[in-house]
Amino acid sequence: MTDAWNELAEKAEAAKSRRIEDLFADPERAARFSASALGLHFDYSKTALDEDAMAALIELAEAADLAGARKAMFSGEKINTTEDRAVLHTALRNLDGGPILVDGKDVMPEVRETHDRMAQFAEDVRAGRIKGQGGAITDVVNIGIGGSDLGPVMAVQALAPYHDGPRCHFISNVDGADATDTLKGLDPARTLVIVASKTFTTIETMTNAQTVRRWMAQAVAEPAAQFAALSTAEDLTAAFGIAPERVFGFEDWVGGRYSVWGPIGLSLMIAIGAERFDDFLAGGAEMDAHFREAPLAANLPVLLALTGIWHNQGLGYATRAVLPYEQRLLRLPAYLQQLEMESNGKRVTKGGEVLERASGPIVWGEPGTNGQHAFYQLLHQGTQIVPCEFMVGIEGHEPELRDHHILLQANCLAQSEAMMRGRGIEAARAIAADLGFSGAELERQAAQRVFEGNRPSVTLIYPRLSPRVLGQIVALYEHRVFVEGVILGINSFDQWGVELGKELAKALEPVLRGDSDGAGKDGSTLALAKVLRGS
Ligand SMILES: O=P(O)(O)OC[C@H]1O[C@H](O)[C@H](O)[C@@H](O)[C@@H]1O
Repeated sequence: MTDAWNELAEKAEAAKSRRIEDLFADPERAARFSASALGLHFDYSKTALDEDAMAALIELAEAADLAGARKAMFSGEKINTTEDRAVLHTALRNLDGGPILVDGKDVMPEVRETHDRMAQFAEDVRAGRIKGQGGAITDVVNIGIGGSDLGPVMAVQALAPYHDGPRCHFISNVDGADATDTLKGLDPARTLVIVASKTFTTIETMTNAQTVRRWMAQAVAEPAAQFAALSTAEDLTAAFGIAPERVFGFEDWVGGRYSVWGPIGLSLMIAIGAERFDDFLAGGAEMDAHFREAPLAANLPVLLALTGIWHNQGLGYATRAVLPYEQRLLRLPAYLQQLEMESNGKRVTKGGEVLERASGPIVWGEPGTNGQHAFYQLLHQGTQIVPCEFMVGIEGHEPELRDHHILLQANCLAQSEAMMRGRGIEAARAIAADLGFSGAELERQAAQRVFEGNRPSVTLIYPRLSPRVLGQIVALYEHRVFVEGVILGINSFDQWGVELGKELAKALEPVLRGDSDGAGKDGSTLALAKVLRGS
């Protein structure tokens, strides 16, 4: 591995003196530095990568035995080594596939059985066969947080044009404002509440579930009868009073941030129907097959990962902006933040050695064109370089608003072009002169209008954002995170970094209530608690 990393460092050093724009002297560059599969097109030509650097990156993937790691994941080996668990979210979308063994047992019969039960339940709710105590269900409230919230929230919003079931709402934050604002205007007697929690112990979710049950109890005789639960902990769902036929279980080999494909996706299934949910799964399965079969140099998740490694570990760019030109992907950046940062934001390798290089970038973003009128200033002229990941659809869902879509696409392409080419001092001077400036003032005005350019970006183009296409895109990102994790030698499937804060919050509750003096706490924390207590 060390040799491969050294090789990459050399290539990155050489690239620093290169201008991306100049690489287009090769008329074949756009074709050579792009790949298409399943209707998706990924262009990474607006980066400083050349053939040598690509070869070094592929070598890195090979040195990390990516092919072996991939096989281990798909075949149910326990690659989440700290928790001794397999990693098989791919099984949830393997509905037409063969057996997958964990500890010698085929998990597929149970996956299919739960899927079919979910589908039946979802369709019964949609058709009004399963009712609330005041009539057919008009609203669904999903209570969950992290992976039990972000996937369904993101996907329900992304697929709004396909939404023909009851309205879906999401409560995640323990801030009582979330429950209060979400429940406002809902009729408890016609609302289905889904408590989504892999562990069924997460304090935010459990607190919100109790609150919503009290809200429900004021209006109906049997509040628990309008609850469903999605969890691996069926004993705890029973203790909460949810009938077993309303509980959709899954196994510990589905990580929270990878769980939208199974029971955690129930709200999405109710929103768009079981058939379209299956299209979403089919899209994910297609990407799985592509990831397993395509050669590394034409493999979309691998290419996405390698450009990520190039920018973060190779060139040292600390963050990456995800910029979907698709308003319905509003929550995709938040979803990817959990997927990528919780998976790969680690300090040690699987073997426990401290990482020698960055573990992954800070991922952030907003849809375009909105971001253009907010933070793109820094992307164009700020002193830090932020590699950007643009996404845009070939078609929207509003054929009658085709002009909007063309404007959207033009803006997307214009931004990556501007980032790469920039605007030199001569052009800036001409603008300043046109504005009537001269002499020293002209120079001062011109300097403000220079764009250095040479800022890298990649672009993902997809057909209309259907359930199938969304499934492909989400699975693409999942595998990208996997590949990056394998190259870094880390376990992408645990999340110990979230534990400490949870423990400390538990200990601080009595301090904030005034039941404990907080002995042993630091001075700042005690002083802040005192201010919050108002005493
Ligand atoms: O689904 P749950 O068990 O309630 O967990 C919800 C979330 O909380 C945890 O703190 C983890 O950081 C997340 O990975 C998880 O998705």
